[in-house]
Amino acid sequence: MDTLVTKAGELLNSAAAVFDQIVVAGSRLESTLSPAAMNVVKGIMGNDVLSAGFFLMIIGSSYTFFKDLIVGYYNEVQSWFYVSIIVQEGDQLYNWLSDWVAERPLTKSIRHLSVKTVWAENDEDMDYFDDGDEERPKLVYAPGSGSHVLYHMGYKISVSRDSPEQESSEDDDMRNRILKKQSITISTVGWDMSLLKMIVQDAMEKSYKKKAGKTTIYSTQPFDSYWSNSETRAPRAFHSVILAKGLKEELLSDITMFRKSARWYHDRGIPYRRGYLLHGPPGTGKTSFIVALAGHLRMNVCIVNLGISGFNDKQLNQLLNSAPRNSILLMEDVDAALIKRKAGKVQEGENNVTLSGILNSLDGITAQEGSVVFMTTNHIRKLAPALIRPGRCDRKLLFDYADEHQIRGMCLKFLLSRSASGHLTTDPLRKGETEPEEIDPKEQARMDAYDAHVHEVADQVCQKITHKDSVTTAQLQAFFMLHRESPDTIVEAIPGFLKEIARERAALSSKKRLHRQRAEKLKAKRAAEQKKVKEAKEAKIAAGEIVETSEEDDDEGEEEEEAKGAGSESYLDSDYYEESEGSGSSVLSAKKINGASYHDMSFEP
Ligand SMILES: Nc1ncnc2c1ncn2[C@@H]1O[C@H](COP(=O)(O)OP(=O)(O)OP(=O)(O)O)[C@@H](O)[C@H]1O
Repeated sequence: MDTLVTKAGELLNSAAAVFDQIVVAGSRLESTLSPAAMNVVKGIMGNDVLSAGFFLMIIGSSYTFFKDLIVGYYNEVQSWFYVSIIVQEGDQLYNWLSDWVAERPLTKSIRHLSVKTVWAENDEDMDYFDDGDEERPKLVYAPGSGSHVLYHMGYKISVSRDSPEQESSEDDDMRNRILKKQSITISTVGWDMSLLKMIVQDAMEKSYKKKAGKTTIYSTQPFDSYWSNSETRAPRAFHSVILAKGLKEELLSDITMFRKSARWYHDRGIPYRRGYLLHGPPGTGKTSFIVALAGHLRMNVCIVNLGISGFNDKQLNQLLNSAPRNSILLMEDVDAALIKRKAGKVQEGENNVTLSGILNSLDGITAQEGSVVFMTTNHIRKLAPALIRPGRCDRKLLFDYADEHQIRGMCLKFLLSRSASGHLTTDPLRKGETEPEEIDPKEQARMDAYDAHVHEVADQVCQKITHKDSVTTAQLQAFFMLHRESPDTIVEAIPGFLKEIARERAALSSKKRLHRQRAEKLKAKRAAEQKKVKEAKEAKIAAGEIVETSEEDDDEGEEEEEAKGAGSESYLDSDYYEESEGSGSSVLSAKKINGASYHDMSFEP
């Protein structure tokens, strides 16, 4: 009751203060306004309804004014008694600190939570769908937006997050909406920052511990110019990617050598970065290899998808320069964005990555010394020479259709029992990896006999499927997976498998041909229209109706590019099928390394 009376007293005092302010403001108004303006004010005051409205308006604005004043002073005074650290989204620390906060026990005072689903890490021995009951994700709760109180080592820590508001850019275009960055602030009472610094350090250490021995894959979202997503996963085993003989070892030693050559580059004044272009048909292991390589070298992968909407040159530049240390930068399907632009498929503001933007970004990677950039494409012929010139792209490697080494490797990978390692025992890169656990000798003997049989099957497979069949490792993966429980069915299933691939290829080729025909028709139609316009103009000039100008309105080059783009707009991935038709292999020139043939135009600095 006492408190109520006190509060009421405070309220009356405030009202009296506001009233005093109004009286003072009124007398000031009278002295400053001209007589005419004063007459208007008096007119309003003379009218009961208007004067009541005017009075309410003054009360309202005074209330807002005084409230802001009080809150401002309160915040100012309060800030003298606590210390805080603020972290903005976009910095890696934001995620680390968020995880740290999520791991604290939630106090009862926290009434607004955020929740996310987290799946248990893949355990390779786990049979997910074994006993019918579907596995469920874990629900992880964390304090939601707003301010919350947590306890750490007995100290009261206040955590506040601001929620993301969507802001419109100047032209108010929906496509140009930018997400306001979130921030997280931790604060505590006192003048000593050491507790907060300790928390930040702890958050970082915990994150590094979690990531140890794993591959973190960073990516981004439309409109973001920072690495907004990250996923940490068990590294893909390097031996699980099966490439043409010698190619994996060659690439690994190239990168390893590069990573040891910082001084060599500096001494010669060469920018310390290395670019690789992996090209070839879809499903030949380009991405898988890069992810496995990163795991093997204990590096992160930062994936830039140039084809996504809402991504422009500036963002690309910022992203490449802010990649977390020790990362492989991966620009996937590097041709796709540029092809879309040429085909006129991209609207202004939707996707503004330009060739010059990509070139500048690649040249301007300054923040990171020792950058390793990988680009992948299915269409090397469509890339601008400037993009793949040495210095930007130092090694260009063809990931071709499977050769004998890969066909055998894929077959053994899916069929061998785990007792015989389940992996290619000849793979030199497997040295030092964990050996399979000991098993019963009888069981071992049974599995050895089984594996000997699998090796025989692999020999037969290699006689029936050859490089000439233009089969990708992804297709082999699907085929062997289907038969992994019954190797005996494989050999007789091969003709059907090859028939299916040929049928698929023919369908894609004819679709592509159709697109090309359409593009040619379009080009011819435009040329005819242009010719008509030109003839009409010439006729008018001849008749003296208009004067000849030197203005160049001939857009032939552009038209041609557009037509080309239209031809490839569907991006059917069939170029390689067409190239290999008749020849049985890619038409791109091949070079022999370690007895294996793969295309490599290398540049050694
Ligand atoms: N050489 C390979 N060794 C092992 N697995 C492979 C290989 N090539 C493809 N695969 C398997 O096929 C699937 C697709 O492979 P991946 O995405 O790496 O191909 P890609 O060449 O990058 O294709 P795209 O050009 O379409 O991006 C993956 O599941 C991968 O495991």
